[in-house]
Amino acid sequence: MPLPKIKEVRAFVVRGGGGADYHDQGAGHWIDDHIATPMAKYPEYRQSRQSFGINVLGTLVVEIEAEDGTIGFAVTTGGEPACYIVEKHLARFLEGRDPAEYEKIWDQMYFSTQYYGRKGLVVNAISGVDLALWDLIGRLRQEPVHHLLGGAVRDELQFYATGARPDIAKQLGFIGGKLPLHHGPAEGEEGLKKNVALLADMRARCGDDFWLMYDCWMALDVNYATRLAHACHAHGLKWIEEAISPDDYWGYAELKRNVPAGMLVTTGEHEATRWGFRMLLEMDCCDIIQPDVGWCGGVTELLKISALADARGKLVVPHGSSVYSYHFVVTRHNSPFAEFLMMHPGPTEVVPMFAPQLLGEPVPVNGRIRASALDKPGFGVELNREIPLHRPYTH
Ligand SMILES: C[C@H](O)[C@H](O)CC(=O)C(=O)O
Ligand SMILES: [Mg+2]
Repeated sequence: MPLPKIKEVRAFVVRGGGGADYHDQGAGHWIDDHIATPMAKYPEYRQSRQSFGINVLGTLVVEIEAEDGTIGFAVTTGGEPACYIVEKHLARFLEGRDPAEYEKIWDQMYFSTQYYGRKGLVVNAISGVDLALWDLIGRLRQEPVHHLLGGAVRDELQFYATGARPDIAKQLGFIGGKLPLHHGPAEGEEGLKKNVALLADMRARCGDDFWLMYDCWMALDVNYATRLAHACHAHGLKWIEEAISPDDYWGYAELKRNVPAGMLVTTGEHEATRWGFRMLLEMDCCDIIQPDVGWCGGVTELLKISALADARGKLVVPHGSSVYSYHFVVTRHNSPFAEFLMMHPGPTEVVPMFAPQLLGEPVPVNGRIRASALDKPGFGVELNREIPLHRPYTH
């Protein structure tokens, strides 16, 4: 049964905090409190990621309307520049087409932009369109996206929490806590000792059986990361995440050889497409890949990335992206748990990850979400139309 054709693609920017642009938070939020970054070698950019422009783009909302008036939508990052790409370039590959042609549409979006795209902003924009297309297909077929991906392989999702308080995450029922690393190489041996001391403190608060991880947000070099990994081994660090530049595949391969036996190396949230992940996998850069479904090329591309990982016995644990990753994770055997990014400033409470943009977003209770909570058409969430949606370009 053919689906109604696509009538119009629209792209909006949302400014002013929260949601997909999760780094755009007010003062005092844990996510912007002296976190190690590649810019921390400059003292003036060390305390706040917003100081070097982490929140400069804003959120991208893509809407795709079918001829029968059904609207699919998705939220990711990319803001106004991504709106331009969606409206002026990508929309032509959707309008007038059958929404079920997502493979051909993805291929045309990717290869038509390849001369200026391949990663980063352009693939953010492609991901936003792809997710809105899957949402539209689900709404038109009255099926949740996870059905379209093959159906749930387990009854519930279980989560680890990312935030500054793994001890509270444990009380809230999560299976683990991922801390942001605070000090990078520019803060020397003293900074390294502080990093280890924080982990030791959290280990003492959480007990031995709780997973603890460090997210290094691309801030380190191989030598520092190796020394950090060995120093943290005594405190049961489960994995070291995104320790070095995402371009340094050779460095990741070396780090993976260097870390203590049993410690995992993870990365990939700033990687994109099957070709980028093929490099990580074939060069044996890591144990777990962490694509962000809103940045890596969308669900269409994540399926290919995941198959590559599966064939090599690697896990895929997407970077926290709310319902956009939940519908995928629940359908894959090699995605046994998911990330929940704690967006409460403390973070002492579970709050929706993509607030205020999404309505009806499921959140973990006792560190879990039942698969049945995802049983609504599309991605099962609504766009909050109370927030200011600005459409800077049309076509
Ligand atoms: C906490 C990290 O620095 C970053 O903000 C989020 C992230 O990389 C992750 O959730 O993973
Ligand atoms: Mg990370």
